[in-house]
Amino acid sequence: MAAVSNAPWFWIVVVVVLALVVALVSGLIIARKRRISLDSKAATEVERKPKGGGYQTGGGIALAPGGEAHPVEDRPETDGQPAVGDDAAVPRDSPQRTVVDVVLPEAEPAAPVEEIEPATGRMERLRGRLSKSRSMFGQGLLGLLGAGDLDEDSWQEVEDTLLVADLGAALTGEIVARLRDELSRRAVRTSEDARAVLHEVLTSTLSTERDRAVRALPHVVDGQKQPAVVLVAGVNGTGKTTTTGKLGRVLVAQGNTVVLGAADTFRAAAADQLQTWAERVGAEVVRGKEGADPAAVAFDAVKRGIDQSVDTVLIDTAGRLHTKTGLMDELGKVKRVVEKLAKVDEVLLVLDATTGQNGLMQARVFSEVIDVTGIVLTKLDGTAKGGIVFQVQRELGVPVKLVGLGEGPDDLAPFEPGAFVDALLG
Ligand SMILES: Nc1nc2c(ncn2[C@@H]2O[C@H](COP(=O)(O)OP(=O)(O)OP(=O)(O)O)[C@@H](O)[C@H]2O)c(=O)[nH]1
Repeated sequence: MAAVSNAPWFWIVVVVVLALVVALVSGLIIARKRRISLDSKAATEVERKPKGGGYQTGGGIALAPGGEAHPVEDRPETDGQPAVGDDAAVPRDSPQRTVVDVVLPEAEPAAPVEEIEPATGRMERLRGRLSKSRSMFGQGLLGLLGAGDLDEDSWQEVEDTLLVADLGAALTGEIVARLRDELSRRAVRTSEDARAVLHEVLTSTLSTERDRAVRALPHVVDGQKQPAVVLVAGVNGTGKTTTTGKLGRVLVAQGNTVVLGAADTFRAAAADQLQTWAERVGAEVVRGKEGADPAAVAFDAVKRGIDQSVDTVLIDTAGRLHTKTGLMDELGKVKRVVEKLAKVDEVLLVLDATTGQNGLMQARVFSEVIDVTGIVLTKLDGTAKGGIVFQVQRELGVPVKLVGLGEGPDDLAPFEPGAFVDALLG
């Protein structure tokens, strides 16, 4: 043993073994120290996590809910952003969001307070309201004409029927002559053919070159929007206020803004009535004190309409008797005063169809004072004398533009000769 320990290679082996042991022990100590520092860093990160969880993708731990993963294309939205229940992070393969200009919607006109029936097709919808007139034209007249060859007595009956229906002597004579001519020329034998001839003759009698459109839409004057101004005139109780309200509804339903002028200061209730109509569709009313100058109220209404840049100003005037000359003058004054601000685009004369020939007399007087541009024939639902339409138009040379077919808010229809005659004949 002494000999081995004295050998130099022995001490070399001892030194190498000791060096290896020292290296191994110090390596182990350093490795342990590193592991502890990594763990403590992870602990610090956990503490920084928000309270609700919220794992970071960089955290290296992916938590997935049980069940199937949500593929991107399953989401309701397509921009790759997370939906409720998705992973908080956007999947790498989802399409990139781009910058998008968002156009804010324009402010829309105030929605009508009530639902309003569309104006188109109202004549068809309301044709049943002409049932009284239909019994006269459809049954009476067609019954006679469809019976084949007519003798003189039968032609006399045709004439009488037209007169009773308020077509007046001149128009009745004209229509009977045309019917006689057409029926024999076309050798009409069946009731269907007779109906077709009657339809044609009546419709062409109602035709006019003049436009039936109500001029109630705004226009531009000197580069500025100008509201249309509509005057509604007529004798007491014909239905002026009601017609003004109904027309306001039609305009609002078509997206127009409307000011109603209560220039009927004669009857206090008329302004209240108009206010109720306006409130129902969200329109504005301009009214004066009871007994105020109607021209001043009409002026204020038009001024308000211009200032607020509305589309239409409808002015309800007082129901005045044509025998009172002063009151008729007043109507002329209303128009003149309003025209200091804006042109009056439409003067609607409201006539009550049930008053027959009296309505015609009123129409004549009104048209002498004021330039009537359109007729509104109301209460056609309550009369068998629908023939007044023919006469009024012929007498005045002014087109019937609207017809009132009931007391309901949407019972005002545009006048269309073909549809009207169709409803009359049933
Ligand atoms: N059946 C029916 N009634 C109507 C029609 N139009 C209006 N009326 C009714 O007729 C009556 C008179 O209507 P108003 O609008 O007040 O008449 P007005 O011409 O303004 O009357 P004043 O303000 O007195 O001049 C009311 O009861 C209306 O409901 C219609 O087409 N058919």
